[in-house]
Amino acid sequence: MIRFRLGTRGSPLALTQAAMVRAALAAAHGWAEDEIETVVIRTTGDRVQDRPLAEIGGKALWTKELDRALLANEIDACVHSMKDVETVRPAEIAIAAMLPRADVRDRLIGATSIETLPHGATVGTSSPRRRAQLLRHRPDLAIVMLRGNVDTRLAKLASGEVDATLLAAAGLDRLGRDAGHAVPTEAMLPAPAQGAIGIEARADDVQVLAALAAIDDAPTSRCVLAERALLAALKADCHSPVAALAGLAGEMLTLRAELISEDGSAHVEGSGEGIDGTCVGQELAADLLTHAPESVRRLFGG
Ligand SMILES: NCc1[nH]cc(CCC(=O)O)c1CC(=O)O
Repeated sequence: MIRFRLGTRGSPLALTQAAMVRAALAAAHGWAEDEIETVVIRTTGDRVQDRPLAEIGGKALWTKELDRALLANEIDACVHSMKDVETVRPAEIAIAAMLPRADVRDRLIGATSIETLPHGATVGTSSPRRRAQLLRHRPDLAIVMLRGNVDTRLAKLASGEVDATLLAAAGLDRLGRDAGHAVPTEAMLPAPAQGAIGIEARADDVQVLAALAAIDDAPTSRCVLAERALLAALKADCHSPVAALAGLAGEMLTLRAELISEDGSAHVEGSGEGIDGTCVGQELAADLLTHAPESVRRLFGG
């Protein structure tokens, strides 16, 4: 008997993440894993591999087709890397749960640290944040576009297409790829929501929402929602050169964030704290925009 249909993208990382959610649901409710059906859905982001993400329709690259299947009742919930989920979501869809967050750091593959990359080295990334952060510290580096799933990027590195690349530790770890050197968050603040797996459901489906609430990791949700509130207040998305990371000390939430110009030549950074993560995120966004140099401010709030 199928009790639950879980929608996911079909990349190896997405399938691994869906399997983690399936295992968590089965354990929480005493279901057999084969009572949870994994439904693979192909997204625009998966289909178009050769162009910068910002060019191919911008928003909702990884979510649109999953949203459609969810609202058409073809699936009960969808698994996402929270990093890839837009801040503005359809009112009929709710973020129901997040699994405990993994390692939030980026890993540098091809060199032991950003400082020790050879002068003028070519670094492949399609992330405007990683590009801007690299150029901020190392304006001599040549940053080139590198897309594709984790293994595709590792293969392009191995074939010498680039000297180095940066990938999220979370994705590498989930796929069992023991590659690269962790970049400390002090040297490179991660993307908002990096390392967090989220599950969305129909906002009015009380049964499914209750089933998913049982696997929610509250500290992860609090931190990621604060990071997303900052991103939303900046009117930014996962293609914006913004980094943010929240942490908890008891009930107190601290949020650090950084906005960088696309070429890395200008930036603003700051932090805020409070109990209500959404307020902390909104206030920090306003504070950063007030203090941002013009070349940074014009990228946000528009
Ligand atoms: N944008 C792609 C993406 N979305 C989520 C992850 C990694 C997993 C995570 O952050 O939870 C990755 C790959 C990467 O940035 O290296």
